[in-house]
Amino acid sequence: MTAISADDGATTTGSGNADGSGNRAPSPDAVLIRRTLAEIEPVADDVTSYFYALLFLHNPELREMFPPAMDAQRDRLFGALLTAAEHIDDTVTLTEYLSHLGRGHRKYGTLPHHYPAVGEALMYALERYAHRSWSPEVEGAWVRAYTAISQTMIDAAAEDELRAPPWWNAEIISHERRTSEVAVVTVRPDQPYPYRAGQYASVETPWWPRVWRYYSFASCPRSDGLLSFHIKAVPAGWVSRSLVHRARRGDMIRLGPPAGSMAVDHSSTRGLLCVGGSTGIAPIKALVEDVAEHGRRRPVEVFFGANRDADLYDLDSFLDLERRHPWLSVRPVVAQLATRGIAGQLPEAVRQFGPWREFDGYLSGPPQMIRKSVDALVSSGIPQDRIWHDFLGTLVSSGR
Ligand SMILES: NC(=O)C1=CN([C@@H]2O[C@H](COP(=O)(O)OP(=O)(O)OC[C@H]3O[C@@H](n4cnc5c(N)ncnc54)[C@H](O)[C@@H]3O)[C@@H](O)[C@H]2O)C=CC1
Repeated sequence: MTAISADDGATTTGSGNADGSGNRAPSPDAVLIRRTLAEIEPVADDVTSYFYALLFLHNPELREMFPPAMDAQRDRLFGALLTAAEHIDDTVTLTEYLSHLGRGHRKYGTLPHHYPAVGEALMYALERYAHRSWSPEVEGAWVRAYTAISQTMIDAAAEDELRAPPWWNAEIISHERRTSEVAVVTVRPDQPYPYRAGQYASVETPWWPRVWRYYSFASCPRSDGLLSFHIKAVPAGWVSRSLVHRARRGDMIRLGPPAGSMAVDHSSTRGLLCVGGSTGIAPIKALVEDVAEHGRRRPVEVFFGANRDADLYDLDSFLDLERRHPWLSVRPVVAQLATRGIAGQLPEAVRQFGPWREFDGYLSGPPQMIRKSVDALVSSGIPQDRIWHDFLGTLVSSGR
């Protein structure tokens, strides 16, 4: 599995080379597409605005599928298309990414006949802003890429329609403030919601219609069907601030389909080295519960990082799990003025306790932490292809 880091559901799991293109020479179409991308890069904002202006001018009926205020959404669809085109040679990763994107678009009400309208606006925007490199050959490369991209999305949506609703309504049945900025929110979906520990879902609140943000499930699937999320109110995070400061028991939210391929490999006998920073600890908790419930017993080492002691908002429940499971070891790591656990940054702490040759790595947290932790794990003996992570924080549009 390789990493494409883009937007709406482009959340990436696994590892491998960074651009997913392998070491092969790029195809002629990929060369032309990348030339266009290089030309529009310095004026990316203008291209994006022009793309949406054209799209809505010619197809006003599409406007209501996007949030009332476009700031948060602006880059998403357009950014996803450009990312996909850039990786057009990497069929396996691209198909996975686009299938997810296509399934995720069901919740917006996207239908197959909307795709040509988007393609048209895309071509006009590229032609206008990449006029130096634009030619019939370049246009041909983009048409072929967009046709392949849209068909993969349409096929995935059609297949998904046979087995799952476009979204789930879910009632908040508990809202627990753990710190001034972090809440643990538990919801009951209106119909069964199948997912695996380590996955995540997009969430929409009633206060910001059509603005969706991703959160990991903080527990493995439960017999009562309830789902938990750990939410941190980030500055300018419309959805996260609403979920932490405004949401109450009884409020209804909507959930998109589960996504992500970070998962415990139950056939492996290796240990799990789990590194979670702040609310990135949520999927780690689900993975630990998964091992406890289903897996064969093997060492699980958890490093839970926070900036301050007070931010270790879920440490007690991890320590409780540690008391019940002899195979589990939990170490808090605190960056500033630590009075408990290990003082310092997560990647250094993990390195210090290595080597980790007999372990698989699971990472979750802010992007910088993940990048440095990948380096720490690799230098501690875990090969790249046994390191799993989701780049929830690096989606093109920031804020959650
Ligand atoms: N809520 C959820 O379900 C999930 C959230 N996440 C991500 O978790 C992140 C939580 O972020 P914040 O609370 O802002 O993190 P934070 O600023 O509180 O830091 C969390 C941990 O990462 C370490 N860290 C931060 N920057 C670092 C750097 N440059 N080098 C080394 N270590 C570093 C900190 O020392 C701390 O241990 C967000 O990026 C979010 O997208 C990831 C998965 C699930």
